[in-house]
Order: sequence, then C-alpha cells, then structure tokens
Amino acid sequence: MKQSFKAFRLDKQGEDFSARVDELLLVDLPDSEVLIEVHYSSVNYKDGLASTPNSSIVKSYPFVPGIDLAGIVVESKDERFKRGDQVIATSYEIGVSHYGGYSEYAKIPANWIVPLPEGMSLKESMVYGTAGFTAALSIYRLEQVGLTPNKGKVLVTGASGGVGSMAVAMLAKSGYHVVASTGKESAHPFLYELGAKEVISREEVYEDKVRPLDKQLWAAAIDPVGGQTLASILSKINYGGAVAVSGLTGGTAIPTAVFPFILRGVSLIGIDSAYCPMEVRKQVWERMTGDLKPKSLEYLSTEITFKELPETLSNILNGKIQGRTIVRIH
Ligand SMILES: C=CC(=O)SCCNC(=O)CCNC(=O)[C@H](O)C(C)(C)COP(=O)(O)OP(=O)(O)OC[C@H]1O[C@@H](n2cnc3c(N)ncnc32)[C@H](O)[C@@H]1OP(=O)(O)O
Ligand SMILES: NC(=O)C1=CN([C@@H]2O[C@H](COP(=O)(O)OP(=O)(O)OC[C@H]3O[C@@H](n4cnc5c(N)ncnc54)[C@H](O)[C@@H]3O)[C@@H](O)[C@H]2O)C=CC1
Repeated sequence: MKQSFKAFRLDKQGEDFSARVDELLLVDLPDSEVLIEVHYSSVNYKDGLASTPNSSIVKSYPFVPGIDLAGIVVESKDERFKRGDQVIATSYEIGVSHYGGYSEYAKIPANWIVPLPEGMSLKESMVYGTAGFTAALSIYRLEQVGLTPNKGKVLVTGASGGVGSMAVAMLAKSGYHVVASTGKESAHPFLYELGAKEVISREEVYEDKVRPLDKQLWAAAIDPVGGQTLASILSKINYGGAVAVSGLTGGTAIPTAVFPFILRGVSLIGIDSAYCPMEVRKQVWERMTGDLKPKSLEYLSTEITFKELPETLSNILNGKIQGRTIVRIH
C-alpha cells in the first residue's frame, strides 16, 4: 500500500473555499472498521450540492465528498469482512459527515457496507450507485402498494438524469409502459433506447397551473423532481395509484390539495436511500443483478477521472448530465 494517496478534498476557511485533488495519509481518514481500496465512485446530484461553497450537505471541513464507493477490502476489524472482499458502500453519512468515495482509500463502518452481489462487477455497482439504488427502491415500494405492468402507464420525471434514466431502464426491463418526461430534446433518442414507450416534455407534466384534480393519465410515477411538478403529477394519477418521490431538482415546496388523496385514494410514497434499512437495502441490490438489471448498463454511463470531477459536479447541478457518471479511482 502506498504511504500517501490521492483524494478530492474540499476545504473552507472563512470565505475561502477550495476543491482540489490532495495527497492524504491513512491517519487523515476517519477511524472506522473497514479499510477499502476504492476502485470506482460516482457523481450524484447530492455530490454536486456537497461540493458547493455554501453547501447544506457538508457540515465541517476539510472534507472528502462522494456518497458512493465500490472497492476491495484491504483490512477489516469486523469479522463480517476480510481482505480481498469486493464491497459497495453508499448512503448513511458517507460523503455527508464521513469522508467519502472521491479517494483512493476509504475507512467505512462495517454496518454501512454491502457485499458486492454475485454477478455484478464493481464498475456496474457504481453505474447504479445511489441513483440506481433509489430508482430500484422506488419500484420496490410502488410494487408493495400494488403496482404491476397491467395497471397502466408509469411516468418518470427528470428522465435524462441519474435516478430518472435508471428508473426508465429498470421499469422497461420489468415490462412496464414507461412515459419519460425530460426538458432536453437531445435526450429523446437516449430515453427510447432505454426502453421508454413515450417521451414527453416537462410542460406536458406541469405547465403553469396545478388543477385540484386533472385527467387521469398514469398508474404511478417515479419523481426525482418534486416541487410543482409533483403537485401536478398527483392531480393526474389514476384512481388508487401512487407516486414515489425522491428528489428536489424542481423545488422543495409542493403546492398540492387534499383532493387526489381523498377522492382518488392516491398514495404519496417518500423514498430515502440514505437510511434505508440494511435488510431492504440488500434485497434491492440483489434485484439489481436480476429482474431489474437493464439490458445495457454501460450505455447509461460515462466514465471520468479525478481531473474531470470539478466540472462534472458543477454540470450535474446545472442539469447538464445525461445518465450516470462513474469516477475511476484506482
Ligand atoms: C442522495 C440523497 C439525496 O440526494 S437527498 C437530497 C439532498 N439533501 C438535501 O438537500 C438536504 C440538505 N439539508 C437541508 O437542506 C437542511 O438540513 C434541512 C432543510 C432538511 C433542515 O434544515 P434546518 O436548518 O431547518 O434544520 P437542521 O439542519 O438543524 O435539521 C433539523 C433536524 O432534521 C435533521 N436532519 C437534517 N438533515 C437530515 C437528513 N438528511 N436526514 C434526516 N434528518 C436530517 C437534523 O438532524 C435535525 O434533527 P435533530 O433531531 O434536531 O438533530
Ligand atoms: N431521496 C433519496 O434518497 C435520493 C434523492 N435523490 C435526489 O433525486 C434528484 C435527482 O438526483 P440525480 O438523479 O442524482 O440527479 P441528476 O442531476 O442526474 O438528475 C436530475 C434531473 O432533474 C432534471 N431537472 C432539473 N431541474 C428540473 C426542473 N425544474 N423540472 C424538471 N426536471 C428538472 C434534470 O434535467 C435531470 O434530468 C436530486 O434532487 C437528488 O437530491 C437522489 C438520490 C437519492
């Protein structure tokens, strides 16, 4: 093992903010049971937020962001893991208050680690990353309240992004009629290729007004956008349908009324990937190697290195990313 290693580190002293690749020592890492040689990480919207000077995500500096990582165990003080094991670590406090994946090495609490499922490579696990896990968890939760392909069309918003594109590909793989909504005309061929049956504009979901109830269009929706888009979706969901909301790229306030809930029995399901219980987490990761695995995972992702991180983190906040971006670390 090298004496020092590379990590993308944020620092803030007063008003001076910096984000650059630094040399770190093992003693710089937070003390945790499992030392991992990181092979891949990924770029999520939350990583973009974390890497801004006035972030609502990172509470203290210096800090290494990256909410996702996959790699090989170097040493472990916990008997559940041993040297050479291939593992995934996403969520919890990783990349939030615990040094994250943009680092050649990471020390992670054993309770936060998922063994790499059989049949999945480290690289594939990061093409999924938190975004893919969130899409899969959304499907899992919608199916728990009765969603099946014969119930009708399923809307996916923010469809060109990480959670959105993963949701389109996984739903299509499972036989759903997917309606993908995007603000980017250039993303239409990509979304059809992922398996969307229809691609619609953002305005076809929300234009400028939310009606208390509207025409019933979709059996369910996966919504990483939130805000007025979510309010509008709720008014257009079929009787007895459900919406799984995970994100806030379109805003945090939801100007809705009680009518979809009390007159159509619509359910609003909150999706949290960060503290999703380990038992459910493992089941969802297993499904991503099986029935939910899209036909071409590679097609969904772009690979970058440390060098391209600053630009990519800024681009994801500006809606300029298509699909998933993985970061090759080792
Ligand atoms: C991959 C996942 C995602 O992408 S999720 C989307 C990205 N996340 C965010 O944008 C959340 C960033 N956080 C905030 O903007 C704020 O913390 C807040 C608006 C959620 C609340 O801010 P406020 O200033 O009102 O209060 P506190 O920060 O002091 O928190 C109040 C209370 O809530 C607990 N809390 C804060 N963040 C989280 C969280 N992410 N998950 C669960 N709980 C959270 C915090 O600990 C406080 O509880 P307390 O019991 O008082 O400790
Ligand atoms: N609840 C949870 O556990 C998780 C939440 N998230 C949240 O989900 C959202 C998406 O995350 P990623 O897929 O990583 O980001 P992303 O940047 O890859 O995708 C975001 C998508 O939203 C679209 N978008 C941006 N502004 C919009 C608007 N005003 N109206 C409609 N669409 C808009 C973008 O064009 C893009 O397609 C973020 O808010 C993120 O914080 C992501 C993962 C886990």
